[in-house]
Amino acid sequence: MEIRPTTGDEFDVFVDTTHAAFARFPETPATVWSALEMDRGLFAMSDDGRPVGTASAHSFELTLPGEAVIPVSGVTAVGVLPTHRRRGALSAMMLRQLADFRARGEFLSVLLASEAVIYRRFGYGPATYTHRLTVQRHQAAFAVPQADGGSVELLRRADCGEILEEVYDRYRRTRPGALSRPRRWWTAGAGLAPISAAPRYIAVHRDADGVPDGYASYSHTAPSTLTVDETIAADDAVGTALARFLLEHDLITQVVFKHCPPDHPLRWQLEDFRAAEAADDTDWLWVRLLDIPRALTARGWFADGELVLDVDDPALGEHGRHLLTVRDGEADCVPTDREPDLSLDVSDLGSIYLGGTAPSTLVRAGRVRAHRPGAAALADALFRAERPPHCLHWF
Ligand SMILES: CC(=O)SCCNC(=O)CCNC(=O)[C@H](O)C(C)(C)COP(=O)(O)OP(=O)(O)OC[C@H]1O[C@@H](n2cnc3c(N)ncnc32)[C@H](O)[C@@H]1OP(=O)(O)O
Repeated sequence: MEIRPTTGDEFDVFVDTTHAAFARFPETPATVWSALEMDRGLFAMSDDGRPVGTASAHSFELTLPGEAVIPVSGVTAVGVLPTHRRRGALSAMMLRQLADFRARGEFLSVLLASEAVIYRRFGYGPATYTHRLTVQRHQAAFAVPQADGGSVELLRRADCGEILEEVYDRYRRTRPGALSRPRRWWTAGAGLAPISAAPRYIAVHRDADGVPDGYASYSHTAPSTLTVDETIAADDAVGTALARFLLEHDLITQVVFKHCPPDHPLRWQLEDFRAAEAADDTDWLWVRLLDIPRALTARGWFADGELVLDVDDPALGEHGRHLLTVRDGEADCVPTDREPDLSLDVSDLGSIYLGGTAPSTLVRAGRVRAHRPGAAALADALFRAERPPHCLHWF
């Protein structure tokens, strides 16, 4: 099956083929597709010269533990027509993409998976997690005092100018797992609210000097329910001030906070821990290492130690043994023939890389093999991030 890049004038065919692969008619707003970079698209072509599969990639920046910001390709729009499935079209496109990403000099790739059984075979592992918190207002008394000297202003989405973009950009540079939202996404309104121009109320938090340092994007959905698309906050005090604001709405019985990170403090701030119910706990960003030494030396580290990782990469037909040495927050990674501490698949290294999945969990699950007592605990201590990684960008 031939795989070839798309050209700028094939936008409509690309979108039409992807729609057919997902069995959707073009109800997806055109603005979502306007974020595509057509020079990064691929077609899988049938023998009679028709496009039967699509894949593309967005250019993002990803924040690693230690606030290192690196370029990554975000895989998207992957689909194969139902008439041409299980003949290797996806595999051919994925392998082509991985080679293209390396040729761009990138050492990491990311994606959001439609199904969790598709992408491990190509070396991707789930690396960040998200859940929804639903809070019953009548139980939502705070147990902690208000500790905020700022203010909240209520705006309509259409009146926000560049406030959201600026606040998001400052936030994402400090949060491991967060992706950039390129400027043209905001200007084109490409994506989900609040990037899109969809009608939303926006609670903008300002610090004591009036500078915006957080926002919450929300709408009134089911009867008596406020649904919050996302809360972006410079720090916990700002996040808490926005949560209080949302929970103080009259005529509302419950507030649904979408896209909460694993370390969301809200349940611990309420008198009634059970007032906030967690649901939809799911994987979000999947990570794929393309160059293990470069990836391991790029992130920040928060404990010292030495670990030998024996990593298998069946998709690329590669295998390597790496000595990772961390001293004072910096890592060195060199080939070694020393006995390994851990043996693992590159997809599992992707899962632990951002610090959101404990290596010991994967050892206990039987996915990662620990060769000596204490190896898993040392790996846990080494790979931990300053806080759990979180990504709420949809692409
Ligand atoms: C990042 C994103 O864009 S996520 C969106 C992914 N796209 C979708 O979910 C749209 C609907 N599905 C599809 O278009 C197709 O089924 C795809 C793209 C998932 C798979 O395309 P195909 O060309 O059929 O995959 P391909 O033939 O290369 O399969 C490779 C292997 O993956 C397996 N596989 C592929 N899709 C699936 C799946 N959905 N569930 C389980 N196994 C799968 C195949 O069985 C095959 O296994 P094998 O190597 O052991 O034989």
